[in-house]
Amino acid sequence: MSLLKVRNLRKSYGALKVTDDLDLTVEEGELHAIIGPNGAGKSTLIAQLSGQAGSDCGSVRFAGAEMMGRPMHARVRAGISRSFQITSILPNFTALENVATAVQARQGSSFRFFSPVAEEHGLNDQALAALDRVGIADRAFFHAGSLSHGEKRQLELAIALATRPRLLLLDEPLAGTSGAEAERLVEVMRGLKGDVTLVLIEHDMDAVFSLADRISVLVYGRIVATGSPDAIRDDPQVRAAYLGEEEGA
Ligand SMILES: Nc1ncnc2c1ncn2[C@@H]1O[C@H](COP(=O)(O)OP(=O)(O)OP(=O)(O)O)[C@@H](O)[C@H]1O
Repeated sequence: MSLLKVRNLRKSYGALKVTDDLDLTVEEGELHAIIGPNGAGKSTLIAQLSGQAGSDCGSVRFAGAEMMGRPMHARVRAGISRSFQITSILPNFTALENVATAVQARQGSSFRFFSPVAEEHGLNDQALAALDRVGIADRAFFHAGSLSHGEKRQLELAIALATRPRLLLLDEPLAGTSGAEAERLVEVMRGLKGDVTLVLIEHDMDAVFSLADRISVLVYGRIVATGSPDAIRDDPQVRAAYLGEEEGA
């Protein structure tokens, strides 16, 4: 079943059409990567899907329900979550507090039937489970500011996962990492596959081609090709528009 169906999505900044009649279908359970040259509109698309940025027109249907016009917190409740950049991590709070705070902020009043103590336990349990999921449960009581860059990236993932999304949008989760840190994050994402549907934007092509079930190529605000990693690698239009440019870089 298609979990996400985007049709004719548009967004302009002045005269610049950043998302231009974009169509995208994401199947339940898949890891769907979106690649494209710098400035193609990838981050803007993630912001539009999460509700962080508005759209001029089009349709975003998630699990059969129309998301257009719904704010970010309503989309989180519906099951769409996105990762946030390290800048949103609170350095003087522990990793656990960072995740618990994010859960509380995004779930809003959904804990209102619980007592404050039960609420705190519920939040902490949920936060610990998310930290465990990304492999940094042993850092739960460390200040977030003291974590390594890679661990901060894992913490971002935990924050996004803690709301138990059905669709997780990841915007460059490997940015600024290399070597063992990048490999660890790739394995964390591999471990999430199947449990949560993932839309991944990532410049690291080795990671994209090893992780993705399907890849869509975004050029000037439009999806020009969608297919398996092998099909995308062999697509002449894609090679010309994107991969060729990478190889030549
Ligand atoms: N808030 C904004 N106001 C005006 N223009 C913007 C804004 N945000 C993005 N843009 C422009 O929209 C275009 C697409 O930007 P976007 O960041 O979505 O691309 P991207 O594919 O994620 O790029 P990159 O791979 O370099 O991160 C760029 O030309 C960018 O300058």
